[in-house]
Amino acid sequence: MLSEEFIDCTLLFTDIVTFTNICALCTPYDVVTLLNDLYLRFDRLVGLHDAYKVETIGDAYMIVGGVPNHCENHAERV
Ligand SMILES: Nc1nc2c(ncn2[C@@H]2O[C@H](COP(=O)(O)OP(=O)(O)OP(=O)(O)O)[C@@H](O)[C@H]2O)c(=O)[nH]1
Ligand SMILES: [Mg+2]
Repeated sequence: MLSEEFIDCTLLFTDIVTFTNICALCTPYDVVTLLNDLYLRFDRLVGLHDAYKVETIGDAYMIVGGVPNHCENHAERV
């Protein structure tokens, strides 16, 4: 992807409250299943609303609207 400046877009970072404590009570398999189930749902919604998934960082999921395709209703999409 070519680099480009976007001055009008919407960013969303999600966060699971007390993720560290939840992990301490679960097996590694449970943690992976939890994140996989949640992020698959987010992926589906991102596709449905034509937003753009940037990345997941531990318990955070980063979404942007209005990138890479400019649009007026990026906040609404996110
Ligand atoms: N793999 C990976 N995990 C990360 C990363 N950053 C955070 N985490 C995970 O996220 C946890 C910390 O998330 P936070 O949201 O800061 O803390 P929390 O325990 O969820 O507490 P609150 O969100 O403040 O309620 C860590 O225990 C890691 O498991 C990262 O860069 N890579
Ligand atoms: Mg958290």
